[in-house]
This record gives sequence, C-alpha cells and structure tokens, in this order.
Amino acid sequence: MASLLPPTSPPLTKHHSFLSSFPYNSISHLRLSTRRPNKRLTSKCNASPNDLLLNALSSLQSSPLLPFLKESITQFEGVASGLTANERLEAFLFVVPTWVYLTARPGVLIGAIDAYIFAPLQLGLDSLLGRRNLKMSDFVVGQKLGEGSFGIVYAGAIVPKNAVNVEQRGKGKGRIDERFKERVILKKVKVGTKGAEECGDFEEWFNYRVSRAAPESCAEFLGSFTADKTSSEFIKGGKWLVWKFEGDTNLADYMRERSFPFNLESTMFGRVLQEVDSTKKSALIITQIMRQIITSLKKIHDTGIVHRDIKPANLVVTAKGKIKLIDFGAATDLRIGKNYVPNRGLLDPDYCPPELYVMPEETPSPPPEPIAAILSPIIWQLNSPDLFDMYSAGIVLMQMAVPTLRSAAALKNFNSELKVVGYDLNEWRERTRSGPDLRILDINNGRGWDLATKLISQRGFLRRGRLSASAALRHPYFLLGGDQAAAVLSKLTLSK
Ligand SMILES: Nc1ncnc2c1ncn2[C@@H]1O[C@H](COP(=O)(O)OP(=O)(O)OP(=O)(O)O)[C@@H](O)[C@H]1O
Repeated sequence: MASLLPPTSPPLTKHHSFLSSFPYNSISHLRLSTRRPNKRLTSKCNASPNDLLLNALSSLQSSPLLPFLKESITQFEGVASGLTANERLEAFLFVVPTWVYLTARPGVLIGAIDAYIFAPLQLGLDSLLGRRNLKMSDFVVGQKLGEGSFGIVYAGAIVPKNAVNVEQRGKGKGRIDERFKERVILKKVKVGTKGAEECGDFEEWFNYRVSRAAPESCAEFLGSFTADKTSSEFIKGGKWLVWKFEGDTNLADYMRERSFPFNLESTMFGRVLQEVDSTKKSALIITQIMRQIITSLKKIHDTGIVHRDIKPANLVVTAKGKIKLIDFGAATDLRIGKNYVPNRGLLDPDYCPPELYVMPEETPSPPPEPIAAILSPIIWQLNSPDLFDMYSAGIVLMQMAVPTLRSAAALKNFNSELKVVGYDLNEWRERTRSGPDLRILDINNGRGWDLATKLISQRGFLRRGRLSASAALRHPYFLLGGDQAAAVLSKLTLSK
C-alpha cells in the first residue's frame, strides 16, 4: 500500500481513514491491475465506503476525466477530514452518483468542458494560426464530385503562397494542375435553396465538434469561407466548407468494382494476404473494414453524436487504408439536442432503420442547450439513439459480404423483403428467393451472420434489441476476427 503512495503523500492517520487511505496513484494502478484479484474489490460482504469508491473508480478507468477526478479526490479529502463519519458517508453518497451521472454517456461534464473550454480554445488557436481566415482566393476549384440536396462537392487545391496568375477554376475540365500539391475537398452550400444555409452551418459546427471529439475518425476539416465575388463556381455571399483531401475513393466506389473486396486488400493490409481460400480472405478484409467503421461509430456515439447517414458513399478510404466518416450534414448531437428536429428523418432510405427516426416520434423539441445537456444521460439511456447508425452499419456489412446485394436495385429489393419479414434476418434467409451467397458470413461458425442478425433488427424492449458499437466490438466476429493479426503480420513482413 505504502509503495503506491507518492513520496510526498501524508502518513496515514485516523482522521484520514476514509479517503486518505485511497492510493493516490492507484487510478493508473487500477488500469494495470484489473486482471489481478484485488482484495479491496473482491471483499463484497464488508464493503466499506473505500471499497465502494474503488469499485466505482475501477468502472471509470477509461474516463478522460481521470486527472480531474484525482484532483477532486484530493480536494474532497481535505474537506472530508473535518467531517464526522456519518457526514462523510452522506457526502460520499452524493458525490459518487453525481459523478457517475455526469460522466455517463453522452457525458454532461466532458460536454461542458468541451463547450466552455475546448471549443473557445480551438477557436483561439485556429484564429492565431490563421485557420479561421480562409479566403476564396486561397483555393482553386476542380472537378465536381457529387451533389446533395444542400451542397455541391468539388475536388480542389490550396493555392501556394507564391503562385501568380492563378485561375480560380482548375484548367482542363476541372482538373487541378501539378502546381497545386495540397489537395482539398470543397463543398459549396447551395444559395437560394431552402434549408441549405442552415444545413451548411450545422455541418460546419459538427465538423469542428468531431475534430475535437474523434479527429482520427473523420476527414480533417480545414474551415469555411464566404465568396467575396461572383466568378466561375463562386457566388458572392455563398458559403464554402473545406476539408483535407483524404483519398480518391469511397467505399461505394470500391464496392462497385467486381474485384471487391480484393481491390482493398493491399490498401488495408499494406500487401496481398497469404490466404489461399478466397472466401476466408474476403472475410478478413471485410472484418477489417467493419472494425474500422464500428470503432469510429463508437467514438462519435461516446460523445453523443449520431451520424444518421452511414452508407458506403460516406466512408472515404485513405491511401493508408483508413476509413474516415464524412458528411455530417445530417448528424445530430444528442448531448445538447443540436440538429435534432422531431420527426425529421434525413437518412438515405436504403440504409435507414425501420424506426425511421433517431428518437421516438413523440419526443418533443429539445429544451435550451444546458437543460438538454443535463437531461441527456436519461434520454440516451431510455432511447439508445446510437442504435440508429448500427442498423445502417449492418446493411453495409450485408452489402459487402453478399455480392448480389451490392447494386441499388438489389438493395431496394432486400429492404422490401426485410420489411415483409419484420426485419428478422433469419426469417429473410429462410424465405428469400434471391438465393444469396452467404459463405463469407457463414465461415468461422457463422460469426459474421450472427453479428448481422444483431445489427439488422427491430428495436426491442426499451428501444434496445440491436448491438451498440461497443457491444459489437466485443462480438466474437471481432474478438476472434483474425483481421488484426493479418494487419500486424503484414506490417512485420513489410518492415523486415
Ligand atoms: N475529405 C474528403 N476526401 C476525399 N473525398 C471526399 C471528402 N469529402 C467528400 N469526398 C467525396 O465527395 C463525395 C461527396 O461528398 P459528401 O457526401 O460530403 O457530399 P454530399 O453533397 O452531402 O453528397 P450526398 O448527399 O450525396 O451524400 C463523397 O462521396 C466522397 O467521394
């Protein structure tokens, strides 16, 4: 015990019996010691407040707020030393549940810290570095890549500082010439389209928010600018959003090719896998893709964000084989009710779960942000809004694993058949006449199939009944997936 205390820790005294016997450094110690039986944690019969506190702390090991917790404990200890045993117990019974509530998903406390400290800090830092002062003349616009209801997406590039006589429009049918090394993606928010401006503002807000919460899971957001004159694609006063160019191809592009998933093999693993059985090899690649998608979903869900538009076209594959989420225009932040409008379903119907909305239809409009934030853990527990994205992830899994579900028409047919069988995938399997090839899901004792049935389903009791992202990552499909081993092995082979 003594060895766990830092050299400056006070000696244990009777007055310090409640919290001062708590090992100062044991939060990090707990992280290391979860496998070893800890007498304190296992003696349930005579559970003292200390034991209860340690139990609560061990469940909070992964909280990013641990440094604050350490500090709070030290302060609380000082205050508690002047209290009677009963008063200390009462204080404890208030502090621990409050702490658990404030740190429960979607994280009221970290949300407040993010909104009142990190967001202003990000703004200050970005302004200092000139990142919030983007100008139209900083960019050239190239080829059009896509068009949604509220915006048009273009490939583009940053104009180098020393460049002269740069035309705003890239030459040769929108191609960007070799002078421009730093490629970007530009989204023009449509001018004069109802709701487009609001949608653009939400997308910008969400991009800053996810760049703080889960930077590695989404495309790097560079900022926005307003066009100061009308020329080529620019309309004076129109808003543009800018991202770093993450890769030439999204998952939908890869899935359109006949060679999918082998066309992603060397991108994902750095080399061609030495697996002779093509079904096994396909399964490994698809597991790795699903692992990345669900890991990113876990990260955004942990902070209260539901993407609401998960589909292959919104998953960009980088040159290093990382899958990044894009298009947060339909996302909602249920920590504060941002972009949550009751009864507004924005998702692509082909990937949309049967409940259609992220929250029950009778959910009212959110109250002012601070109140919504305080209530958010209850709302989240009651409605599990994250399961909305998990259904979409299940459809993506089915499309990747079953070649005959990849075309738009086949996907529509699959959705109609699912509706008829009440979104019961096992029943669909028995009744469908499409003769799907389910080998990739059936190998390894049907782990892939089992995962798919637990993602594609109706909501059950208490709006649960589907796996959350963290539960999905604990599913045997990922635990015994082999894709991680293949990824590590490929790195070892490359580094030899
Ligand atoms: N950061 C990025 N890096 C590389 N490519 C990107 C990036 N952002 C977007 N793209 C490409 O542009 C396409 C359109 O982007 P996005 O989905 O954001 O636009 P959209 O107008 O909302 O389209 P839709 O509504 O049809 O989904 C994507 O499918 C992707 O191929």
